[in-house]
Amino acid sequence: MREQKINMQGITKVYATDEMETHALRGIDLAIYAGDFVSICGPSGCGKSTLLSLLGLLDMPSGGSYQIEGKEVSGLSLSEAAYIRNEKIGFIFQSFNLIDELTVFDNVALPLRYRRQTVPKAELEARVMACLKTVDMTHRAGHRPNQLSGGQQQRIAIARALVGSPALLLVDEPTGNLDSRNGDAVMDMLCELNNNGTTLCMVTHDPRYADMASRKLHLLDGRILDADGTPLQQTSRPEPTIPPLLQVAP
Ligand SMILES: Nc1ncnc2c1ncn2[C@@H]1O[C@H](COP(=O)(O)OP(=O)(O)OP(=O)(O)O)[C@@H](O)[C@H]1O
Repeated sequence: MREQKINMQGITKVYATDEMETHALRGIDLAIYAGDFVSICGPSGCGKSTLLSLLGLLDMPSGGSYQIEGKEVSGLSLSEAAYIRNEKIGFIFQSFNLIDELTVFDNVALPLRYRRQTVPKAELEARVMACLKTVDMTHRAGHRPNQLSGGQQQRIAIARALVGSPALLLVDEPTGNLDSRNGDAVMDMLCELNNNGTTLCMVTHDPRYADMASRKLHLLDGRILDADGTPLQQTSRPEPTIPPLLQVAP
């Protein structure tokens, strides 16, 4: 049986301000197994980024249970969440998020340098260079990100996401800043990583890229829809009768 990497049960997220509450996620049940490639799509405002930020422990849910490799992580302190995030999650963002002051090598090495347990220098170098080889960028190890094209920068970002051998790679609109040729190349690379066993969860607006995943999830109004377009699971909370964005806190 394949190892369960991620298990969310009844996950909710409410953003509250003085004036109103927004129910961004309304009871998400989601299991991701080793080797899965899950794509998440849906209209603007349906909760894709919120779900990705909860999966990546960048934010905490308002309710429900979230386990990474069997460990409950909802409700962790910020520092514990940061530690688990660095150990278990790799991120690939639309905007690459590389640091121009650092070389390509040092950008890729960052997740290992923030480990609680120091990674020995020789191991760190070997892992960084192996990841740069995976994305065919070893010859650029000494360059700065701003000396590279967008497609090359995204390949460096992929290497950085891989270097910590994460349980899950979270990918947010990976081709959003790329032309179609570089976008296709990045997607081919992600598919190849998945074929080699990497577990991926990707948000995309592009139906062509969403179709490359082995499982496609559609979000609408904070819920996962099934293939017929109906909500996949029921939450214990009754349906709100007014649109979520108009709900006003008491
Ligand atoms: N920090 C926040 N404070 C208040 N409301 C928020 C916050 N972040 C998101 N929201 C609201 O939560 C809902 C879901 O937003 P989210 O960004 O997850 O949607 P999305 O599907 O990623 O949208 P897009 O495709 O436009 O990026 C939206 O109604 C949004 O306005």
